[in-house]
Amino acid sequence: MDKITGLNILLVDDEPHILRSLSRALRSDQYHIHTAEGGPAALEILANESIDVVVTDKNMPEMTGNELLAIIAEQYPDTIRIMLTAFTEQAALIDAINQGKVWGYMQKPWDNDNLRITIEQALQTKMLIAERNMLRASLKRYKREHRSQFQRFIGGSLAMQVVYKCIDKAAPSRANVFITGPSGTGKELAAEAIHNLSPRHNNELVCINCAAIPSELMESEIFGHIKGAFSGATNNRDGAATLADGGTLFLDEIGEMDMALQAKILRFIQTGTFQRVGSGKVEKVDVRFVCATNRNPLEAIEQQLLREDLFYRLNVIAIDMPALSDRDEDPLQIALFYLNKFSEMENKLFVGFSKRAEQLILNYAWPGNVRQLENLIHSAVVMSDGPMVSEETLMQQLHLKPSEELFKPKDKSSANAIPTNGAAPSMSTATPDASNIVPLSEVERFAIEQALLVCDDNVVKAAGLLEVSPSTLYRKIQKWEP
Ligand SMILES: Nc1ncnc2c1ncn2[C@@H]1O[C@H](COP(=O)(O)OP(=O)(O)OP(=O)(O)O)[C@@H](O)[C@H]1O
Repeated sequence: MDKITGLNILLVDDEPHILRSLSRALRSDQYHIHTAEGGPAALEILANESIDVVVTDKNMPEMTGNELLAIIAEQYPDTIRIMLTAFTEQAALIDAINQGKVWGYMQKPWDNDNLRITIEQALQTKMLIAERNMLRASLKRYKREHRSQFQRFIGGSLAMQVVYKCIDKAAPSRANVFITGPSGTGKELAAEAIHNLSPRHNNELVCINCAAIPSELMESEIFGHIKGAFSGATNNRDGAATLADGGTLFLDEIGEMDMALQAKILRFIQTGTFQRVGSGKVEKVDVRFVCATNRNPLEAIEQQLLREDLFYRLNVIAIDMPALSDRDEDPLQIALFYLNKFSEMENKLFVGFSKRAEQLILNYAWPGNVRQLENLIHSAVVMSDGPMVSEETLMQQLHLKPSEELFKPKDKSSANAIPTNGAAPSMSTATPDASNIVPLSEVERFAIEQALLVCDDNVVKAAGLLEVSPSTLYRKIQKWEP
């Protein structure tokens, strides 16, 4: 362990020559030595200095060492207290130790090496106790911050903690958000959470699914039209841009939008202005944009499905939704949530899953992600009688052949448990630019939190994984304290 330096030691004795020789014995760069010729003088120093260790004689005329240490124990409980005693005073000393007033003692005449070792050990102990307390407080706070539900999301996995933090940070700002991730991972839910947590939440969140609307109708859907703009336009109609004024416009599957319309959207984002189909009038609105795609945006740009300039306009904050199979125990948590929901909806009684059904839910790859899991639980509730959902029901619904692999307990330290790509807040497929660079301190904290979780809060093991010493890890965690 490192040598402790810069510490204050207070020596108390009514005999000046003892104080002098104690001071000489302890003189080093490590300590600042203070001396007091009695209890009252010692208390005065304690009131003005932050003293780490007090070494006091036992028999002093104005105040005994026991009395002084009792006051120090009461007023400065973190100060290490050491008593100097004669060999004949053992009974009084044991009494003081039992009452918790002293950490250790030295017999007179003392041995200088022993004195230094006693003080060094006392200080090391004090440091360890302080570190342990700090660490406990940090872990408590860390667990408090760990959320198993967030807005309409269910799931406490590390991968989702990153998403929750990112949404927390993005929501209050005006910045556009680009959400990526496979189908059914909750991109729309993320858009909804961003809107709900934003100052715009009292206005509309308007969702447009660019894949679901024929391209010839899309412009009118977004910008609205005037009567007679095209055959069938029998009335003036507001588009999403007008409805989302003061709120949020969510463009889902942006990669499916016609390229010519993407150019108009880009102009709309840049200027906040647009024209309804068939109208020459320019209208201005205040809209925040959130977009999503389950394509890789860079590949979509290469395939000329997504305009590069539009992507960079929208990709101010990037959120990458993890596949369900990358979310530790979330599949089971989500399955239980939907089991409750659909039991109630279908008026049936289900209390849970068989052990093997639970294992199956945790092991299955979920290519359709949360949507697939949600649908599976709904059909399981409809098709079976309860009160437990069996593995056979799930296998049947999933068209799976029996395989023992599906029922094996999952290894907690598997790649699924920790995203090994160093994923930290807003680290994603997004092309790096200044806005999605994460401060180094956050990346470091994220890595530490992952390691602690994987190691069940065992700091020594976590330090091993992180390839730092446990004391380095303790120090870093302490720094998180406000
Ligand atoms: N973490 C979650 N907890 C509970 N339900 C979730 C979660 N994530 C998604 N869902 C549910 O899964 C379904 C699919 O979610 P959503 O539509 O947001 O996914 P998506 O990524 O936008 O899908 P797509 O790419 O196909 O549009 C919805 O019913 C949603 O409520």
